[in-house]
Amino acid sequence: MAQHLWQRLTPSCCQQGKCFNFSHLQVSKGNKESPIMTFAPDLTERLARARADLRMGVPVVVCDGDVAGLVCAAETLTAERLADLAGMDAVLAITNHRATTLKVAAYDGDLARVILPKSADISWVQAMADPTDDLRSPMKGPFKTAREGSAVVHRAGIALTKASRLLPACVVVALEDGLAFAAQHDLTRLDAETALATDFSPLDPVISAKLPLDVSEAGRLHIFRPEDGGEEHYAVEIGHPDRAASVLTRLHSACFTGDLLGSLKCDCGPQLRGAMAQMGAEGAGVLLYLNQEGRGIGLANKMRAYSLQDQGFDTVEANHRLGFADDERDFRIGAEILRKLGFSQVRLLTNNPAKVAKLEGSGLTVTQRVPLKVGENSHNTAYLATKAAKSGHLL
Ligand SMILES: Nc1nc2c(ncn2[C@@H]2O[C@H](COP(=O)(O)OP(=O)(O)OP(=O)(O)O)[C@@H](O)[C@H]2O)c(=O)[nH]1
Ligand SMILES: [Zn+2]
Repeated sequence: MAQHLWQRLTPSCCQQGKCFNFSHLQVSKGNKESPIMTFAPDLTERLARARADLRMGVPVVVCDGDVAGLVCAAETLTAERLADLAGMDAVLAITNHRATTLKVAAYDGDLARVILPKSADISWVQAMADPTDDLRSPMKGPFKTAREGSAVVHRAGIALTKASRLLPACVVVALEDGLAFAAQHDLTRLDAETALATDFSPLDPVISAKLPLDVSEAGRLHIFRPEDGGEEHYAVEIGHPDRAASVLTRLHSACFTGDLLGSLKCDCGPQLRGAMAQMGAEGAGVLLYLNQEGRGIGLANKMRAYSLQDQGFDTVEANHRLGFADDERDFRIGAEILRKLGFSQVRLLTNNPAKVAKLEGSGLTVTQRVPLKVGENSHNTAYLATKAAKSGHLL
């Protein structure tokens, strides 16, 4: 018997009226005459949509129980949209790292909610978020910060801006009815819990094909795609590694400037080529090319960090002045790809003990750390020394 369209498109849990899945909720609220179908985005899809909206400068509505806020990324907020917020109580949420630089008290621990002064215009918002001109024209306080009420929506806003690879700062305005506001202005709405979830998004293998390389003719490239709409990551398999043995492995974080342009500011390019050459010489290995540019802050923010380094700050100070932690990468991605490829033990090419610890924390066995010391030059000596002094890298 032909199924009614509602039945074909509605999860069976919802058809039975037993569904507690938020992503199916709209379906179960629909009725057979006017069903709202599963075409509606689920939580993960809403999250991806929120990231894309913020990158374009479109605000999103974030809800935490009865509390709701309109979240605008500071970096992409326009003067027109800021003008529309006039008369509403707006705060600028910044991370504790950025707050320290601006000498703002971070009463919420990991963040501060700076009350927008009446005179605040778009250049004030951008200068608070972006440290590029901190030295030339320091931001003048005193800054008033919010201490009462919940900071959950603000924390979620900062997490969203980071995930969007924008500066980690957002303007937030409290809303009485987040649902109605989102519907009225056609804005993406999501729960703070979803934005703050640290769950790992599953990665799906997309395709793999032979790729003869100069280091080994027996090369193969695998593409993995995260289900949360994030960036794809790649695995280069060299030779025919024995899945039962410990494989020579490199977790390489993308560095457009070093890997592609031959930048002398870091050691990434020589490390990439050195690791592949070693795998080719041994006849087997796996190089993961993880799209976590700039230790997870994205290329634009890395270049902001470079511009701060031009002003005399080191690589860690630059990240902090921007509002980021030293390292924003998630190494569970690497562990997951290795597992999907059938590897459980690795000999890891790295000088970074934190990488070893994080991989082991994700359930892989690191049987050996293999040092990878190549590419030091007069431009990156100080950078490598800072990583050794502040980030625990082994010289
Ligand atoms: N934010 C930021 N990222 C940088 C900077 N220089 C290089 N990177 C990024 O750092 C990542 C490479 O990290 P490294 O710390 O060199 O290496 P590691 O992967 O932690 O350790 P190794 O395995 O020993 O190489 C790449 O994503 C680069 O784009 C910088 O000054 N600031
Ligand atoms: Zn680099």
